[in-house]
Amino acid sequence: MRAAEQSLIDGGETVESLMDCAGKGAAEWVWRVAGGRSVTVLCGPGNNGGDGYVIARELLRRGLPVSIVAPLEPATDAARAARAAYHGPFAEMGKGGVFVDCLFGSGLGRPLSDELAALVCRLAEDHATRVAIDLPSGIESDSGQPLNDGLPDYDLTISLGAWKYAHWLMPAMQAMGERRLVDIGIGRVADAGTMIRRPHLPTPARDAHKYTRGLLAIVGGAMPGAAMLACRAAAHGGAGYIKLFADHHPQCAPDELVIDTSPLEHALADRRIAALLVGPGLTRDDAAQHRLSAVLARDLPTVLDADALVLLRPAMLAARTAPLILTPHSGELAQLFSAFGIEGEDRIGHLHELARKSGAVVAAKGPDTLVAAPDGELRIARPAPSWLSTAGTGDVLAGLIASRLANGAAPVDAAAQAIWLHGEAAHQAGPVFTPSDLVRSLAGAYAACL
Ligand SMILES: NC(=O)C1=CN([C@@H]2O[C@H](COP(=O)(O)OP(=O)(O)OC[C@H]3O[C@@H](n4cnc5c(N)ncnc54)[C@H](O)[C@@H]3O)[C@@H](O)[C@H]2O)[C@H](O)CC1
Repeated sequence: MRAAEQSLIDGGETVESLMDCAGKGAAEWVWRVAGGRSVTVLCGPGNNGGDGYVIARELLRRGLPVSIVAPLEPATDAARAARAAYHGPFAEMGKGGVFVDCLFGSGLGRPLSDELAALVCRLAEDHATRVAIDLPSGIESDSGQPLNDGLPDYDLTISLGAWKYAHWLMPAMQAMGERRLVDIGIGRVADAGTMIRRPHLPTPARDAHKYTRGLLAIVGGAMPGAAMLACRAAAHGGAGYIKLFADHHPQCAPDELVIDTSPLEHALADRRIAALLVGPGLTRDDAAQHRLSAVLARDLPTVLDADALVLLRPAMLAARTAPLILTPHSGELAQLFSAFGIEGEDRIGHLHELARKSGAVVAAKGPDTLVAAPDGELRIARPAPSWLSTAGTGDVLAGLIASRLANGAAPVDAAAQAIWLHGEAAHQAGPVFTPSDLVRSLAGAYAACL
């Protein structure tokens, strides 16, 4: 982000002009939210505080009752200039309509002092609406971790120039309310993550057939229900042919599902298989270990989910060359970090390390889903409905990712496309859906991508 700002400054912009643009853009949002009510702006010492002076000046110019609380003197040239250009009232404390938090933004370097934390909390309590500029004060920009306990929740957070990781990571994300981005002319930030957007998914070609659209083999285990859910989801993910490799013919299989109960090595020898999925319902016994090893030895594009992630060890990947996708939830991710010797608290750094060490795309799923690729690419999902927090939705996602992979998508695209479809299907399924309801919504989600 700083490099992106610097490139604008090298191109003739000044910090002051960027701040002016950022502050005016943020003021437009505060103006709309205020609806004529009084506004209190809390200004800190850095450029986040500088934005606050610009916002206050702009709101004053538009006729709103504004006052500034400034517990610390400006410490940057741009913030000093912004303060000098503000000719409105200052106050020790504020009460009323809108609280605008410009105490600290991306430059936060340590926890707030007790006095500053108490001031932020008091101002948040004493105003009906709370708006954070760039980041809520006390939130660490890269990790999304609060550096203090008991920080307030906000109704709106206005990011300046570009999204920071904290805007899309838990726990920060849930305290930010609505999030909006103010454009100040910063383009794509090198080495930063990109947001997962609605994909464009192709309609099958006129001469398509089931094998050109991709044969996906899902390798089941001792618990048939999970693999069955993955199969049903995969059938809505674009692949042309879904097969289940199982020891027994399960009850209640959909008519269209082909089930191969021949010995696994024999089933896996089919040269038409485009991709494999193993993990849902696999369990963790010796038979499960054997099935996982047989799948990995086949060296085809593969998705590992659930128990396969718990059984995975780095040595099992040594001879592989084909694309691999891992889909851990937070518990499985912790086990993978341990298996791959990755220690510490830096979630994004460690995801990159896991992707690099395993050579796999890692789709780390949860309320803040991230996709990391071995080449360092990072994709960030917008939050999906929290109704997804129910058993079986992970099996649906695994089936979808594998289906996109079998259909020919590059691994990182397969993961991103499936994550978008999964979130969209959850929106369309409404509240309290079951995984089966979610599967039924997939056709509607897919239709939105044509
Ligand atoms: N994105 C853009 O292009 C623009 C963003 N702008 C805004 O600038 C801030 C970042 O500004 P910076 O001066 O680097 O950081 P802060 O304002 O967050 O404050 C840093 C300042 O505060 C001191 N400090 C840090 N933590 C603490 C603490 N816990 N207690 C006391 N003091 C602390 C630190 O030493 C510095 O002196 C960004 O978020 C945007 O809001 C600009 O408008 C330009 C365009």
